[in-house]
Amino acid sequence: MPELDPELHAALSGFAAHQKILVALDFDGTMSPIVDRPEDARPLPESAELFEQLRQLPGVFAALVSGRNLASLAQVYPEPMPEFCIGSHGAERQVPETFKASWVEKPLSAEQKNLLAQVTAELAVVADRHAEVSLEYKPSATVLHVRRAAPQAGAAALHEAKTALQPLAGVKLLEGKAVLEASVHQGDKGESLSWLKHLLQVDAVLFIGDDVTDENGFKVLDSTDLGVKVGSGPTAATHHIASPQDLPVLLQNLISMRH
Ligand SMILES: O=P(O)(O)OC[C@H]1O[C@H](O[C@H]2O[C@H](CO)[C@@H](O)[C@H](O)[C@H]2O)[C@H](O)[C@@H](O)[C@@H]1O
Repeated sequence: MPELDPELHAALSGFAAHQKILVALDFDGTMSPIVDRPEDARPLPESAELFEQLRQLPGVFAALVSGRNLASLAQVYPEPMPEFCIGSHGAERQVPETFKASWVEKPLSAEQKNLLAQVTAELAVVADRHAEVSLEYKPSATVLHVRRAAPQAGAAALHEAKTALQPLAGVKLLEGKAVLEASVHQGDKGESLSWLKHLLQVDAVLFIGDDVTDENGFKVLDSTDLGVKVGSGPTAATHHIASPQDLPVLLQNLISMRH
């Protein structure tokens, strides 16, 4: 078995000793390496396979907790999808039939729809002004992508978008990796993780993520939980791995600790 960093190994083994656990993984930058075009992202096959093995073990729940909307997630994730999928940073939640009563998706109000249309119009103006700046549409948000733009153009587009959206009350801005997401939904990954933890009545949560928006998830974890950041940089997570390529080793270790 490939080795984990000893401190992470010890923390993982403490986590694995709990009876009922939730393993929640972010998608882009965690299961999938970051790529230029969101539609080209795919989870590393080994990570997807091990995640599936893990969720079949007794006492283990597995969830994807993603900023992507669920439809986009389904296009890039191989079957079977994990049973629990949080999409759009918490605005969408897919749970098995037995848990369906716990989540009633509220359609956007007329006011939210208008706001989203306004947001999209503002971001479209910005995207039109810069080469290789594009938009991604979600049910309750629009995202400005600048990864493929020249660095100066990307920075200018992000700045212009923030300035244009600032006056719009009720819009939540989420900055991620080469993206600015403007959402009319107020949830985030932290609230979604707490909701899942309560829903499943698990003893401990492992959350692994790479992006600024994953910090909301790390912040709600308590001392029985485990947060692992993928990559470097400031984080509320207590442990880290270097890249998505290191995720399979972690999952493999967790599986053998549960056997
Ligand atoms: O929470 P996640 O599952 O990590 O989703 C976060 C955002 O991921 C996607 O954008 C990021 O990945 C793209 C593909 O690697 C990359 O091109 C982009 O620059 C990254 O920011 C997705 O497109 C967003 O909607 C998600 O919110």
